[in-house]
Parts: sequence; structure tokens; C-alpha cells
Amino acid sequence: MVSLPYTSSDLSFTRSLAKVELHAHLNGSVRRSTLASLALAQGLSPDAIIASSQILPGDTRSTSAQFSVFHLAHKCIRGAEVVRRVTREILEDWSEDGVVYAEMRTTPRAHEEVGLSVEGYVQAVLDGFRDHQEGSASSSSSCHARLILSIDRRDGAEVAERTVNLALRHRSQGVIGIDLSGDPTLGQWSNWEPALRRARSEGLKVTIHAGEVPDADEETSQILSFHPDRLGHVCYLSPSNAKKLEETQPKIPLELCLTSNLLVCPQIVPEYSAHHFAKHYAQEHPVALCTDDTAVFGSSLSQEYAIAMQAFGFSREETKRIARDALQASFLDRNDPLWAELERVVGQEMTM
Ligand SMILES: CNc1ncnc2c1ncn2[C@@H]1O[C@H](COP(=O)(O)O)[C@@H](O)[C@H]1O
Ligand SMILES: [Zn+2]
Repeated sequence: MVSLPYTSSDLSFTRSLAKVELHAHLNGSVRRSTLASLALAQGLSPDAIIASSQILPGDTRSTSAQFSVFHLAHKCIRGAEVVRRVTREILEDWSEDGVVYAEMRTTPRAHEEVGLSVEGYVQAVLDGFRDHQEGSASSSSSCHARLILSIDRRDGAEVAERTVNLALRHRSQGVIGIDLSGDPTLGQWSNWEPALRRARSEGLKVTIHAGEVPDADEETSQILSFHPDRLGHVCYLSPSNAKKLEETQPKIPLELCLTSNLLVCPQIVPEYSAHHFAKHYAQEHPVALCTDDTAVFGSSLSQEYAIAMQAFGFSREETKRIARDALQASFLDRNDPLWAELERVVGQEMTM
């Protein structure tokens, strides 16, 4: 297990805070016990499951090799019922952790061998959202969820267009945006830009993973010129791109994931206190603390908040503000009745 640097009193405080999760991938957040039992059913040994489902400290693999951890989830999570179940469980776990609103993201994929289409995949995720909402109707807490559909960098222009169409068709059920993610060493920006422009012109929000590897300055510059609604990671930022980011108006909120970046980008984030969250926060650039993949990195949102308290010396009041700042960066329509409710509760301590 990863030993995470926080105190137990900070953790009980951050768990009790009503929080917002803006950057978390479905198949990277599957409950470990469920993934283990699905993997065992596929004949994998428990050791193999751990080795192939997590990125742990000291992992010296290349970024591309690290991305193979997602294969296990993709191999085991097959069919509408399983997708629906794991989605519901993730929301239960987040709710348990004090997350009251989440923008979950996932790459729509067909599971052909079991007759699941991409359309069916998206529907199964949305059904999982509904199951959680209905299941928690009688309890005091639930995690309200919206969906962002991801374009995988492995895929080209055609799949990107299809993903935007899927998002548009499911908008009334809670799909609010499009993401670009996947192995950061693959693909090129020009493949996806037309689809992302169309998404935006149709009123979908756009968030993009940027600067997860060195030597991507040209692409990061193109992404900044596109001016997405949010950016994920931005670990590697050349001085000229840093200037461009600061000068872009309105400012682009950043989704920042401490443990993910420490484990995937150790050259630039060798320890938590060196994470660029501190710099952007000090510059009053809008930031949202997120997890990326709770299962892969073994860290929940309340743990990430507790780590931030320890690493950057945040007081409880500052930490509450961080939760409220995340809400301000959300894609939720300000006219949605949920908005007013979230504005009331996010950043408050809840009785759990
Ligand atoms: C570590 N930082 C990251 N950077 C880029 N992409 C990431 C990621 N973490 C996860 N993903 C993307 O999300 C997929 C798993 O969830 P879904 O199958 O879509 O639900 C991964 O295959 C990858 O494409
Ligand atoms: Zn991500």
C-alpha cells in the first residue's frame, strides 16, 4: 500500500467536508474488491491483479507502459450490467468519502463479444448514476453526478466525432462535456481539434489533459490557443506556455491531481510539496483538487485534500475554500436547481 503523508485528524476533517470531484476516470476508479473479484473470475492471481491494476511509488516504467494498468479494468469490466454496477459503486464510494458532486469521465467503448454498443455503454453508465441516486434517496448523502465523455488519444478524427455525437444525444440525461485523455505520447492535436470545436459550438464543455509528458510544448501551446473550459495536469509547462496560460482570459481552471502526478510525472513532481498546485494557488489561478484514478493511485479525494493540507500548510478555512473553488470550476449549468444546493453545502463540514 502507498503510505500517504497526512495526519489522521486532517483526514477526518477532509472526509467530513462536502467536496466536488471534477477529474476522475471511471475505469481508473473501480472499487478494488470488485475489480479483484472480476479479475479472479477471469483466472488471474491476486498478485497479478495488484501488479497490473496500480501505479505504486518507485514505478520506473515509461509513461506508456504505466498506462497498461487500465487494461485490467478494460478486460474485466464487460457488459452493461457490470458497467452499471461499477459506476454505482464508484458513486457510493465517493459519497462515503464526502463527495457531493462529481463529473465522472469515461471513454465510450463497445463490448462486442457481449453485444454492448458504444451507445449501450454510455447508457449503462447513466443507469449506474440513476441507481446510485435512487439507492441513496432515503439516506442523508448522495453524490450527484454528471458525465464527461472522453476521446482517447489512440483514436482518430472519426471516433472523436462519434464521441461528440454520443454526448449530444445523451445531454438531457446528464452528459455535459468532452475530455481528451489517454496515453499522452500518442496521437496529434489536429486529429481531435475539429470535433472539439464542434462540441463547443454545440454547447458542450471541453476539458483537455495537457502537459503530462515533457517535449509536448508545441501541442500544449495549440491546446492553450483553443482555450478549453478546463485543463488537466499541466505538469510540464514551458515558460512561454506558462505565460500564455496566465494571460489567457477568462482564466482556464486547472484540474490538479497530486498523487497521480507524483507517480506518473516524478521528474517534475518529485515530492508533494513540489507540486505545481501550490504555485497556481498562490497566483490565484483557478484550481480544483482532483484524484484522476482513485483505484489506480490508491488515494481518495479526502486523502488528496489531507495531503494538500500537510504539503502546503493549508488551514481548515483555506481547505474549505479549495472545495468551494472546485465547485466554481464545475461544468454544471448555473440554472440547474442542483447548483443552488451545492453552493449551500460545498465546503461545509457534514455530519457523517
Ligand atoms: C494518469 N493520468 C491520465 N492521463 C491521461 N489519461 C488517463 C489518465 N488516467 C486515466 N486516463 C484515461 O482513462 C482511461 C480509463 O478510464 P475510462 O476507460 O475512460 O473509463 C484510460 O485508459 C486512459 O485513457
Ligand atoms: Zn486524467
